[in-house]
Amino acid sequence: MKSWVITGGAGCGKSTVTKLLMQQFSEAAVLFSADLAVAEALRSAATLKELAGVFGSQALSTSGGANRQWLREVVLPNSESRKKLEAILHPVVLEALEAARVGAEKVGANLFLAEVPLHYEIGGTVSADLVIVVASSRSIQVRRMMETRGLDEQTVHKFLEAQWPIEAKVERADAVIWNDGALASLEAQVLTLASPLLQA
Ligand SMILES: CC(C)(COP(=O)(O)OP(=O)(O)OC[C@H]1O[C@@H](n2cnc3c(N)ncnc32)[C@H](O)[C@@H]1O)[C@@H](O)C(=O)NCCC(=O)NCCS
Ligand SMILES: Nc1ncnc2c1ncn2[C@@H]1O[C@H](COP(=O)(O)OP(=O)(O)OP(=O)(O)O)[C@@H](O)[C@H]1O
Repeated sequence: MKSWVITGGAGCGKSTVTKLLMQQFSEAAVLFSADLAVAEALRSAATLKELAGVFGSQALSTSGGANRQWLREVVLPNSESRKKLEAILHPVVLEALEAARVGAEKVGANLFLAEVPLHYEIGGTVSADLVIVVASSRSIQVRRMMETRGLDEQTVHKFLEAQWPIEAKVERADAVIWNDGALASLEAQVLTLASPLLQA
């Protein structure tokens, strides 16, 4: 079984590439999403307790879940607080990833596809046969994030400042998908990347 990591910048098209790859491989691939693992962690009693212990009750919403807006607006822009949040979330996400990889092996998958947006920021510790960076120019990143997430420009820049510059990710990538163009160009690049493994 091959393990591929999909990473890149916010709004660059990681989820779109992941979806296209899953369409190509269909049942032969097993998908893991770090964003979904974070969402799941933020619903678990153990993580919520840790969050409240570190940040106080403001980290929780009135309904008892995580207060994502507060985390995004207050914790994310402050590198010290962000590190504390990451120290809670990253071990949970990495454990879930390794469990999913074992599950994929067990069902005889040909490909384990892990979408890990912050692969490099968290130290590149997820082992992979191929790390694919999905990249686009900053202006396009900002536009896509504003359009699809309904965020204002200032919030988008806060997200982007919490991430490595896309150039640093491109430098370290095993493969790069440049996604500034039309969807047809993205699809063609994905097919080129997937073909050797599809034919193996
Ligand atoms: C505070 C949180 C929960 C608020 O989430 P929110 O709903 O606003 O954003 P969402 O999770 O949808 O992320 C939107 C995009 O922003 C970027 N982003 C999100 N979190 C971070 C972060 N901590 N650092 C840098 N970029 C981030 C990513 O590209 C992501 O795809 C979120 O910002 C966060 O810290 N998530 C944890 C990210 C993480 O640790 N992932 C595991 C390793 S990949
Ligand atoms: N080549 C493209 N042409 C037009 N729209 C695109 C293209 N690539 C991606 N998009 C759109 O841009 C938005 C962001 O793409 P996507 O969700 O795949 O990015 P992402 O890197 O996963 O983002 P995030 O980090 O915010 O989760 C989506 O609405 C997607 O449909």
